[in-house]
Amino acid sequence: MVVLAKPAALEQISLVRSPSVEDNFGAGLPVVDLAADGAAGEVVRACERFGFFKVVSHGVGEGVVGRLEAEAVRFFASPQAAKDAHGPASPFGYGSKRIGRNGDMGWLEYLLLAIDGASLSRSSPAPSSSLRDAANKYVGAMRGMARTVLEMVAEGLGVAPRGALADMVVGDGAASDQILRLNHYPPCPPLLQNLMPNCSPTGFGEHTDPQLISILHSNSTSGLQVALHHDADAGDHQWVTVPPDPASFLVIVGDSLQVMTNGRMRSVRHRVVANKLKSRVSMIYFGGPPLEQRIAPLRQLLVAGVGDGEEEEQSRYEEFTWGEYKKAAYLSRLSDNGLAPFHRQPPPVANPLA
Ligand SMILES: C=C1C[C@]23C[C@@]1(O)CC[C@H]2[C@@]12CC[C@H](O)[C@@](C)(C(=O)O1)[C@H]2[C@@H]3C(=O)O
Ligand SMILES: O=C(O)CCC(=O)C(=O)O
Ligand SMILES: [Fe+2]
Repeated sequence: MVVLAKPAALEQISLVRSPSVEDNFGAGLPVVDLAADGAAGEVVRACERFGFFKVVSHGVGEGVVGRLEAEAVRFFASPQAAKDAHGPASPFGYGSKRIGRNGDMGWLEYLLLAIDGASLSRSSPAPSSSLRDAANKYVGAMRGMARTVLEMVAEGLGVAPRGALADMVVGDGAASDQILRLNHYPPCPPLLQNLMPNCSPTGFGEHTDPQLISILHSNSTSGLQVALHHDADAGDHQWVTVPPDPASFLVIVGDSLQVMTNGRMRSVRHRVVANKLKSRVSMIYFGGPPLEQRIAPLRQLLVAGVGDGEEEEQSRYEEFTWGEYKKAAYLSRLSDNGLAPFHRQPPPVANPLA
């Protein structure tokens, strides 16, 4: 990616207000120590309240992360023509500025890699064998963390078997739909800083992730913001900056997990604002189920606590498969609410005067 873009390219990337210091998470950032007693309850609480949390004591070796990050940096620093040889992303491969196929633009370049089972898919080749090897080790670690977290979600919600959710994403037999994404956000261009000191270009526009969970790692450059809901029903939210911490990971609830928990867990809207001075490099594992997987609330959640003669909780969503949802999501703009067309209308309230 050429860092000094022509003004024509800049005009297409929306400008957002730089976050002020008060918009930073203080001690309120949800953090879960995966090795601690009671971690499952903490995971559920964080997913219900915030839709994301920071993971510490994750057991992923520094070397596994450092090696893939070094490969990503090496790839993004290679000549433009070498990178373009792996693009344009459709959806897999190298992409620059264009996100998806529906007109979304961001101040970033990226590499999207398909995962087949426990390693990168041979059908979307990595740029080099060293990057592929590093990515395969990283994917193994992310699959392990996805299993731990999804098992904790099931345990914390009282759903059995423990692997009900994890098996959809990292089960042995399932042809699940996993993706690895490497993102590079160059610093905000000096031209823009001079013209508009209070603005930063959007690195990655606001969106929710469509899968069950995403696991994000970044270097020490800030930029990620999440939407915190004060009154979710009123759509009232505030953007808050998540401080970067290369020693940890962030787990993000996706739309599919929101539906499977009948809205108890919420897919969190997030975005990236390009940093003024430093490059941000992030690596995200997206855990989705097989295409034919039915995405519907887990039955045990609908009947939990229902007494004799009482009606079970109704699904808040129309039924769909992951394949159907993914197709709809990929036809939509980044900021669209992918779940909106699938929300069930509440049953009409009987008119007592009729
Ligand atoms: C604009 C788009 C990019 C995206 C596909 C979509 O049409 C809407 C969802 C986007 C998203 C967000 C999370 C992940 O980064 C991603 C790979 C995914 O599964 O859904 C991207 C898609 C993409 O960049 O192709
Ligand atoms: O790069 C980041 O920090 C976040 C990117 C993201 O949200 C995504 O790729 O879906
Ligand atoms: Fe995302």
